[in-house]
Amino acid sequence: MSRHQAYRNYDYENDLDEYEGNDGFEEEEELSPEDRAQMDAGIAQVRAALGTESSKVTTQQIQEALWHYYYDIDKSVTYLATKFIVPSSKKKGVGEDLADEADAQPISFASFFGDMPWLNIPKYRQTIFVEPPRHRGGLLGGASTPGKMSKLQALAAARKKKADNQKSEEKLHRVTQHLSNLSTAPGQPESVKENVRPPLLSTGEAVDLIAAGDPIIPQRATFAQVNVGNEDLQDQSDAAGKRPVEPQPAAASPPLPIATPPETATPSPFAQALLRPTNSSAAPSPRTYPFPYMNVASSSTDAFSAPSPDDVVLKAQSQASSKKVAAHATKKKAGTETKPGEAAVDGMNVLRIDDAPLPKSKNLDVLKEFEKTKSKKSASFVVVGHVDAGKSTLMGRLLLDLHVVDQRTIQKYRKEAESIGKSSFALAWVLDQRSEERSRGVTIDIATNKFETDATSFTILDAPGHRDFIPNMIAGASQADFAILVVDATTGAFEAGLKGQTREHSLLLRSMGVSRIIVAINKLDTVGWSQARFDEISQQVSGFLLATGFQLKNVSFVPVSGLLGDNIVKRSTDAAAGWYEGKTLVEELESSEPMARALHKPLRLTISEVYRSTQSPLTVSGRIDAGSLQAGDALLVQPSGEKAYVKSLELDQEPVDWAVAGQNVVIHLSNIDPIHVRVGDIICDTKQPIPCIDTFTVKILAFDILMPMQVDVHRGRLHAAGQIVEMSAVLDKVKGTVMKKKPRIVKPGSVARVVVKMGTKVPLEAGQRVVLRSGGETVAAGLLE
Ligand SMILES: Nc1nc2c(ncn2[C@@H]2O[C@H](COP(=O)(O)OP(=O)(O)OP(=O)(O)O)[C@@H](O)[C@H]2O)c(=O)[nH]1
Repeated sequence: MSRHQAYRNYDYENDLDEYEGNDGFEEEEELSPEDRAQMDAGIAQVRAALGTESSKVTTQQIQEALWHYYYDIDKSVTYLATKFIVPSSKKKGVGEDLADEADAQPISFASFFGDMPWLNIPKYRQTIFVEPPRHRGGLLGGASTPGKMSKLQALAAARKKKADNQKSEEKLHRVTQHLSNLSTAPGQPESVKENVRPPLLSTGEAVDLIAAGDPIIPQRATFAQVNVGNEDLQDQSDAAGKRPVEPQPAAASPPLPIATPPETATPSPFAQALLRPTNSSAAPSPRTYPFPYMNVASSSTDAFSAPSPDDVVLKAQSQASSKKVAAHATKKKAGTETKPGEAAVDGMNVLRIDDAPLPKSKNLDVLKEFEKTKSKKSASFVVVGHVDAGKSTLMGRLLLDLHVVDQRTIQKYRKEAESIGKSSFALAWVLDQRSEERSRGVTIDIATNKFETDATSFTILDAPGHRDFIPNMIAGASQADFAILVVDATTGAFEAGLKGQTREHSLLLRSMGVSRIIVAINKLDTVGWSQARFDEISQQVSGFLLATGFQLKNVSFVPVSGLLGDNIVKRSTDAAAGWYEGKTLVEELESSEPMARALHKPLRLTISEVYRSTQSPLTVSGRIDAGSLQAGDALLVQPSGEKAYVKSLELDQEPVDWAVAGQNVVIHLSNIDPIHVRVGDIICDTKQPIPCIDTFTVKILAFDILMPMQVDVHRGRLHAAGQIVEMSAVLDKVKGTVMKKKPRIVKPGSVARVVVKMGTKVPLEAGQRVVLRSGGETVAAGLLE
């Protein structure tokens, strides 16, 4: 059982208050069935042993004694007899007695554990500690002092030392010989100097000298000399007889005769390729012996003499860039003087990804324009309910009957659905567009769809019912003016739903500020349009919604069948449904007033989609929560803090000049790198931007037990990890006054003020609604203060 489930099953109302006042509370441990049986048997035996005196002790005292003495009947009886039957002056618990006993006597290890059976070991069975053998020579490692060596080891070590000494002597001899060859005797003629063995060169030095056309290089820069630092390699070449070395003592070595060429190894083809003069006109070394393939015109070295295709592109790019910088600099020169440091900034500006000119603004008075338009009222509603309640089917039917989708499309979906054996999903597929949703038969993202009635333009937000997708549902609810709660009337399904997402969704709706709710009691065809079932469900849901904080005047019930289309757009023609004379679902929607728009507040838009469109490499969409905007406006994207411009706008796939709060708008952005824009970010006013914060105080309604704990914070599409770091107060649900300061826990159903700290800074401000989740469960929701 998870911690959450355990808490859910706990009787908070009865026990929690006691808990809060009891500092020494310890979680009660449940006895296992085996312990319980042993305990019961032990109690009976103790009582039998105490005989008539057993009435002087309670069952609990016996239990404690048994528990303490590991069901040892004798010890328990002795303890109970001395403790309760011949009582001491002060009543104490089992633990206290033992503690006192321990205090009274000096503690000896044997006496302290004296009553423990595992210390009463007969002598003959006690373990004798045998010291482990110590291995000589320290081969098994770890000894701080080396062990004594065997004769064989000493002999091997002496031989190794001798061999090492011999080797190092030889090495020293060779080095001395080389050094003697390098020394130039003072007063020696220049010609002699030129012909003595030249100093050893590093590869870099050799290459530099070759490039400089040093005449001595053909003799000096041989492969063997360049690599002379590698003694082993030299040894190898010696061994191969390429360059015989006559051992000559340094002091006695006579200078080489002038005519004698220096001893140099033949340059290998690799060395020739590597050290070949870059100046092709330079005379080839007289001591190089070209291999046949070195003379081929199209040799590998020539392949790089011309620029590669990449070089060509890079060169062109750098030329274009330098031209741009030059042009910019000239422009700048013509204007004002450049201040120090500005050059670097200018350079950076030139490197901007989007160099498009800033879009022009018509400088409209958007709110006046909005007042002038006699446009239809627009409203968004979210469709929520338990998984498989029939939400998508209901909306598919609504769109079909309103002719937003045609019969042919539905026929196509029906065929496709039949081909995978899920024919009943055809209507749902109008909304569930993703292939994963289709194959699994569940809604994953918020499907949005539009339709219009005579008076209103509606946006449907079809939220997923599955509990794994609650964050998407929160995102949907945060954009909605009102909600349709779909309830499955099928026997058993309604009851399951009420315990499941019907309950959680309703709580979330209320927490996200949705106050108007239409309950569609669906699948009534499966219960023969039973009015009794409709009334029963209406009653239960009313009670539940009332308790959740909805006002019943804002709640209405419609009996429907999404599959057959009864009471959705058209009134049911089924005689069995004749008892219902109320509004259809569409009529209920039309009579619902959208929430008041925050038109005069600074712009706030939560990005729900980011994509590349034909109009712009960066297009975003979302609902304007507050304020207004128009083409050409500068905007700020939070949390990146990057500025962007509105290139153009779209409403319902039509280009428009402006948009206001409550509308779902598509914005084509310019002058911003797409890496700065993500789903869940906030687009806001540049002058009054939303702050990015990492700690906030929130007034929450607890759905589960709360304590300082890790939580996921959800606001619209944004969700980030955080932690409840402080529980400031429990508040009165109605008046909001402080009832208890600094509670250690908050009970489900309570309203409290808590402080949440986030891992990173996120765009949040007072008045926004957030949902706190933990371990996949919604634990609280509330309003930022
Ligand atoms: N008999 C009957 N079946 C229905 C009705 N409405 C939906 N169903 C069936 O119920 C099943 C689930 O329907 P969906 O529309 O996918 O349910 P949902 O609530 O959207 O499911 P999620 O998106 O997974 O939350 C499908 O097999 C539908 O055909 C109805 O009014 N009557």
